Amino acid sequence: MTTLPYDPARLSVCAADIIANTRELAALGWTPATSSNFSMRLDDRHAAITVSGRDKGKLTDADIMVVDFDGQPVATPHRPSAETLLHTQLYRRFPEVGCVLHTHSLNQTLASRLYGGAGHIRFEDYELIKAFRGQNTHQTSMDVPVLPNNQHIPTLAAQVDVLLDAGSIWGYLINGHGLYAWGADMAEARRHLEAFEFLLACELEMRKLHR
Ligand SMILES: CSCCC(=O)C(=O)COP(=O)(O)O
Ligand SMILES: [Zn+2]
Repeated sequence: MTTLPYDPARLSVCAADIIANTRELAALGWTPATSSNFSMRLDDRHAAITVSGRDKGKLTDADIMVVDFDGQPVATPHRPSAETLLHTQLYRRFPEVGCVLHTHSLNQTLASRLYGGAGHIRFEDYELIKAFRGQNTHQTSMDVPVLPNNQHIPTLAAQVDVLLDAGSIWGYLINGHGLYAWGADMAEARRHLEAFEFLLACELEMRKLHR
């Protein structure tokens, strides 16, 4: 009998959580055309992550696999998300990060294009800023970084590392691509993702109204 280097019971729990949440996000139209990827920390060396190219609205246990924090598949013939390194870099750096969610909603994609030149979007004077962990005091603004898109994920990951060095963030946009958001667990990552989505929608509407 082969011994797995991770806890299969924990994998089952995480897979169920990823599948249920991803189905809801797909129903909102945030994962079009097999885009988006999702992961959860299993332990201090492994994460459960979506298999590359799968329809995120129809995931089953067979669409969730294990990678180590170098992004390498563990005990599986499957190919992990093309963007695995953007997940594992967060688990490697921050022991408190337990879940990473990446979506391609219309608002996220449009906002990334409109603010890609500026390199960030500022959320100012929104009560919903308090949805982000650590920002429930008197803070009235926050900046969401917008990175240039890059097909070479190690290069993108290096740029994200620079952002992470610069200060505490709970997500970033990639120009013409989508949003990464994370948190201590699925519930917190989901809250952050929904707050980003709502605030981006507000900014897009405000631009229309002010035109
Ligand atoms: C068809 S979407 C292009 C790739 C992408 O941006 C994405 O989020 C999905 O990639 P994955 O390999 O995780 O399926
Ligand atoms: Zn993507």
